[in-house]
Amino acid sequence: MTTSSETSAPSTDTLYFRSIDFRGRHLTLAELRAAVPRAQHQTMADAEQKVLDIISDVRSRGFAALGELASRFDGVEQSHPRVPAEELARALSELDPKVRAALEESINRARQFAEAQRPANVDVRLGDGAVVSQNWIPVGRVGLYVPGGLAPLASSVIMNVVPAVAAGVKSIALASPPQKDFDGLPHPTILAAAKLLGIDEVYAIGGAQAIVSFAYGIPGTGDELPIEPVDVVTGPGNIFVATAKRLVKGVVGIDSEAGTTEIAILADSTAQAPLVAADLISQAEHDPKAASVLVTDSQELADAVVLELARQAATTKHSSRVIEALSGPQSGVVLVDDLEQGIAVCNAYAAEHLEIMTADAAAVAARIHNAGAVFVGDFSPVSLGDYCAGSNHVLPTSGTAAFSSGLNVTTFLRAVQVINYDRAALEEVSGHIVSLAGAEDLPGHGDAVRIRFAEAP
Ligand SMILES: NC(=O)c1ccc[n+]([C@@H]2O[C@H](COP(=O)([O-])OP(=O)(O)OC[C@H]3O[C@@H](n4cnc5c(N)ncnc54)[C@H](O)[C@@H]3O)[C@@H](O)[C@H]2O)c1
Ligand SMILES: N[C@H](CO)Cc1c[nH]c[nH+]1
Ligand SMILES: [Zn+2]
Repeated sequence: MTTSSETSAPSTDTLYFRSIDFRGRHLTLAELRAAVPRAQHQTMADAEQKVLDIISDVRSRGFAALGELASRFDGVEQSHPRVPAEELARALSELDPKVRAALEESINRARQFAEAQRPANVDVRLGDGAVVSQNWIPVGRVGLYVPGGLAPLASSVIMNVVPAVAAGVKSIALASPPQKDFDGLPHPTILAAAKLLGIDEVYAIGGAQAIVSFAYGIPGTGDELPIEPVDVVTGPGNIFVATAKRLVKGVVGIDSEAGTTEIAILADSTAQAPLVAADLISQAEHDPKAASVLVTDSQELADAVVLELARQAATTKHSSRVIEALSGPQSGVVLVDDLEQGIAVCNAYAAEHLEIMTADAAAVAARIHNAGAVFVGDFSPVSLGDYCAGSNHVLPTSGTAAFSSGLNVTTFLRAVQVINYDRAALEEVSGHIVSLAGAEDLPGHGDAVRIRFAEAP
């Protein structure tokens, strides 16, 4: 292998899986965060400028802008993005029975896990006549994004829709990029999955423009029905989708920045290089900007994985995309002194997916506190979680797993607190309220309590 070339198309000759050596170095958390492989800032700044332009264009020109963006980015001439009901029905009726069976199994597992996540309401009696409650209430309307640029991610329909339904959301809209090869509609397997789950409001809109359409709504024009704004936008996507979600957060709720895929694998000398390489490639396959990172204390394993990557990358279907992803600055092997340092690196990196392939993998996994999802041992690869584990594959990226969660039922719920005190219960704490209001120089707060107990004039 040689250093990646900028001019020729990626081949295994150009595969360069960089090596970052942390051995013998005692790095602080900030130093670790700065040193782990990451996408370059310039790429993110460029995407942000492009997305800001798309937001402003879609907000000012509505459907006209959507039509132009579909033409520019998806190569499709579109009159209106709403997918007709008969196309949804047709996609399901023409779905390959094997794919249907797989979708049904995935739905079945995802539903069981999602329904078990519903948090219970609580009522707490803090004294006679003093009750506070916390009620979990679904948001009214959601917009779900399903990627369809490089690959039609029909499984992402399930990952979005199942928790929304389990949360009790009443109005669900879904968007996915228009496809040149399918008359400008989203990919038929995506349409079929939506129909299977009972979703009938589906739009052929891709990228940042889909996120903006959901966040702000698109006004109707003449006989074009509007797209109503939503309360929460969820779903995975490329750098443009993730950037758009970050920029509209505050106008709407989002799940997390579920952007370009990442996999980190923490492995020791007991790990099998062919499995490690296959899993790194499985996620590199998503995007030339995907991140595949191996963290290991075994130089021997690192060397074996590099050889395996070259061998497997040469024959995998999306070889060129995989080689570009493995050779990017966001990918590589991090060599550490021992598992202690490896765990610290993984917690600093906060990968979307973290696989543990070490002796006593469950004990090591228990020490991970920053990751979108953790995959334990040789028989829990990320591909399992992508399709059929029951867990959700829409997960935070770019280090945001340190403070945000993968898509789950609570993404679509709000905890509303209800306060219900009677006269005697309020009177019991009224002196404290007056004292605290005085301490904060907000006597009006105290008066609002006192007036309830004052003698009538
Ligand atoms: N984190 C997660 O949970 C998760 C899950 C699944 C997939 N993913 C990621 O989702 C992504 C899917 O990406 P994709 O591209 O295949 O599909 P996508 O649907 O996310 O993006 C396609 C859209 O991107 C827009 N686009 C393309 N080039 C553009 C440009 N130069 N400027 C502005 N907009 C542009 C177009 O509108 C196009 O319709 C991958 O990066 C994959 O790794 C992440
Ligand atoms: N690995 C992706 C999450 O980053 C999810 C996915 C969908 N289909 C295949 N994979
Ligand atoms: Zn995947």
